[in-house]
Amino acid sequence: MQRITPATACGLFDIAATRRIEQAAAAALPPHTLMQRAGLAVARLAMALAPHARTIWIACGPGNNGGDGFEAAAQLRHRGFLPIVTFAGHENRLPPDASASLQRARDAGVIFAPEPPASCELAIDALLGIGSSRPPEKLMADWLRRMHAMAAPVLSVDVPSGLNADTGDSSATPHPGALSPRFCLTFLTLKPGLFTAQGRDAAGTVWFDDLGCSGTGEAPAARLAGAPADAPRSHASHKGSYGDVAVIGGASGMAGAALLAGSAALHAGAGRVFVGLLDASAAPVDLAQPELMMRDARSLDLSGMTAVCGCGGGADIRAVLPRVLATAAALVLDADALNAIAVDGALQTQLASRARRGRPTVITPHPLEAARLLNCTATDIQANRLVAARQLASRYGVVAVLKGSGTVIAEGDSTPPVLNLTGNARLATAGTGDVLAGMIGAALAAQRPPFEAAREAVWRHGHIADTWPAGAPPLTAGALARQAHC
Ligand SMILES: NC(=O)C1=CN([C@@H]2O[C@H](COP(=O)(O)OP(=O)(O)OC[C@H]3O[C@@H](n4cnc5c(N)ncnc54)[C@H](OP(=O)(O)O)[C@@H]3O)[C@@H](O)[C@H]2O)[C@@H](O)CC1
Ligand SMILES: [K+]
Repeated sequence: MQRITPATACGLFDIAATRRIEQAAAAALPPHTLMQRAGLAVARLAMALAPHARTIWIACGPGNNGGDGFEAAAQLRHRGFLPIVTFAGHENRLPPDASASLQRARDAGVIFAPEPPASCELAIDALLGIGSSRPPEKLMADWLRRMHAMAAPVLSVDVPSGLNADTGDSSATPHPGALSPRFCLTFLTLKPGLFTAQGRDAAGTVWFDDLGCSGTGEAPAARLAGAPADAPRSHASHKGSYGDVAVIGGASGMAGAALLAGSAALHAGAGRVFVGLLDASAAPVDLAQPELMMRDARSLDLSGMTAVCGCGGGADIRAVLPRVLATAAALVLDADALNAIAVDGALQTQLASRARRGRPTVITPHPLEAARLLNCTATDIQANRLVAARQLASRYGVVAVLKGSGTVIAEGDSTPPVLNLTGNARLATAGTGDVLAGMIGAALAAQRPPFEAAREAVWRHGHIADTWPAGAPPLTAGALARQAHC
């Protein structure tokens, strides 16, 4: 059993691949073995989470996920615990594995109750797993609500009930104010839906058990890339070794966004950082960061530079985009640049032509910006973030960084997207997106391949938030930018 952390590097497999892996494993083992292993793993984690529990509530559903719950109940009872099982299903319609486990739970003397206990020290959600086919209703929905309203930890078996294991879309996510700390123990494969959209909040801390079935010929649907390696600088390097970044944005009243991106690029290690402001009346120097070289956005020669374009650009960014798209050696497009491109077919054609000319581009939309670029709604984007990121990447010939909980980094169709596990709600403050764009710009300027540049910067950006001291003042975008070297 393995705890998944931001340092974990491994493949993520969709439901179809997981089913094939399960079938192959089940065929090679004596009947009911996998479910017995799964139940034992649940019981072990339950005992670790609540070693002194007097009451453990196990809510079991109508399929094999419920079977894992019965099996865990039997194992816990054998170890002296008093699990109380509530069952939302029909005994005579259970699949064979689950039916055998129900019998084992009965034989072990597990208590079956019609109603959940009034309180417990641990709740185990074994209602629905990868067979969830519609939103939980009535009894199941009521039990899930009760579970998440308790202060006791919730341990989800395989997948939080109601969560789509492929996409992280969920109709049953506990509301943000829910009290219970959450854990999920998932089996055979790690599933992408646990790590993006509503998956992070619903699953909480994820544990993985391969049930002794390691190794698979299946292609991953996505992957966790783990922590980026440190890139030591050679002693004989100089500022030219790390490239030039030109931030282009900062229309009237929005210079701060461009300065934040510039600061982030600087602290992330760019050799030189120019800030081309669209506001002609802006101050000629940033006294707080005199290293930033202020220029008029229209005068910068971008042919040897990485441009970071869009931060605080407002509607004025439209006028400079044709030249930026045509001339920037490498490019990060954010915010208002993306909004301008979304409504302009000529700019879209220009963007797509960059890939053909061998000029790398990274785009960093949040879901609404992504929706504008794909001509759909933000709800559509969130319903399948992996697919959306891939579509953005292939339609525009770019590396797409789809921001949000479980940021997705995608390029083309040949490479599985990466899901990023760093970051937290501390990043939900103005300007953090500008900082990310600057960090990616610095990595591109240092000649990192665009996909690696994007995923490494995204990881580091989130890592700063994850390691921000608990008692420290709130993380601001300015402070985030100054930590961009981390
Ligand atoms: N076999 C093994 O050895 C192993 C199995 N494993 C475990 O099996 C799990 C997959 O089992 P599964 O395929 O039976 O699917 P599961 O998630 O239990 O649900 C299917 C049932 O729920 C029903 N249903 C669906 N949605 C519903 C709703 N909203 N409200 C009400 N009902 C709803 C659905 O009904 P239907 O849609 O057919 O009407 C069907 O009856 C997997 O996640 C893992 O935990 C692993 O431990 C490995 C070893
Ligand atoms: K579950």
